[in-house]
Amino acid sequence: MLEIPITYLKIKDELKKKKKIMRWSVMKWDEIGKNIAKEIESSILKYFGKKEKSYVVGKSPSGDDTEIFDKISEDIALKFLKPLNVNIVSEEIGIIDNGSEWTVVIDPVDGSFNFINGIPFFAFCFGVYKNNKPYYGLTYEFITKSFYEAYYKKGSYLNGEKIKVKEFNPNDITISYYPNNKTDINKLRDKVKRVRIFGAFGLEMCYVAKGSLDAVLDIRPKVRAVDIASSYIICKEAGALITDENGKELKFKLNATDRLNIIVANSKEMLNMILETLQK
Ligand SMILES: Nc1ncnc2c1ncn2[C@@H]1O[C@H](CO)[C@@H](O)[C@H]1OP(=O)(O)O
Ligand SMILES: [Mg+2]
Ligand SMILES: [Mg+2]
Repeated sequence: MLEIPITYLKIKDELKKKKKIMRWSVMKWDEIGKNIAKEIESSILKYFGKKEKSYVVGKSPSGDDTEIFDKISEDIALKFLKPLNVNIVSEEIGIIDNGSEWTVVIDPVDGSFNFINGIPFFAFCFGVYKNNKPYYGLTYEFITKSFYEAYYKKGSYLNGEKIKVKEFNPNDITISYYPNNKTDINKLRDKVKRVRIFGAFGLEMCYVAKGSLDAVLDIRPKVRAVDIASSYIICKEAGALITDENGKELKFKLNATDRLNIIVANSKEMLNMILETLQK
C-alpha cells in the first residue's frame, strides 16, 4: 500500500504554537480521511436537526445552497488537504487544481437536507483518485459511526469487516430510486418487494455495497462526482455494477458540477430489470 508524506497537522499546530519548525510525518489516505471525518463529526453534530441554528452562507458551483455546517465541514477537510498540494474537488468550493497526480473528491456532508431536518442519514464522502483512477474511497456514516472504505483492488470494508453486495433474489428486492418526471417508476415499483429512499445518495450506494439494498439509481439527474466518488470505489470493490441510464459502464469527470445519471446494482439481473423499466 502506497504511503504519501504529509504534514501531520496536529503535530504541526502544536509546534507552531511553540514557534518550532514543522516536522514531517507519514500518513496513509485512510488515516487522513478518518481524521477529517472525526473532526467534522465533533464540529457539526451540534447542528443536527437544529434548523434554527443553521443559515445559508453561499451557493455551490453546481447552484445548490451552502449551509454553515457544509462550510464548516469543508473548511476542516481543506485544512487537512491544502498542505498536501493535491488537487481537491469539493462540493462547496469546486476545484482546486494543483497539477498533482492525486485528486481528492469530497462531499463534506452528503444528505444536507436530512442532517438539518433531524433525519439520521447523512455522511462524509472522501474519494482519492490517482491520475484520475480510483485509489481509495471512504464514506463515513456519522450517526452509526460506520466507516465504509475500500482501496482499489483490495476489497470493501465496513469498520474493518469485509462487505459485499447481496445475491440477487427476484422475490426479495429492495431498492432506492430518484426518477425524473418522464419515468414511469410504477413499472419498476411493481417488480420489487420494498422501496426505501433515504436522501443521501453516496451513503445509499454503501447500503448496496453491504447488501442492505439491491440497487439505487438517480436519473433526475442530480448527483455529481462529489456525491459518488468515494462510494463508487466502495461499491466496485463490493461487486456492484455501476452504469449510466443506458447500462453503459459509468464514466465521470472529477468535477463538482456535472450531474450524472447513475445506476448501482448488485447484479446483471437487477440492472437489466431497471433498464427494461426505463425503456419507453
Ligand atoms: N440539487 C439537488 N437537489 C437534491 N439533491 C441533490 C442535489 N444535488 C445533489 N443532491 C444529492 O442527491 C441526494 C438526495 O437528493 C443527496 O445525496 C444530495 O447530496 P447533498 O446532500 O450533498 O446535496
Ligand atoms: Mg451529496
Ligand atoms: Mg453535500
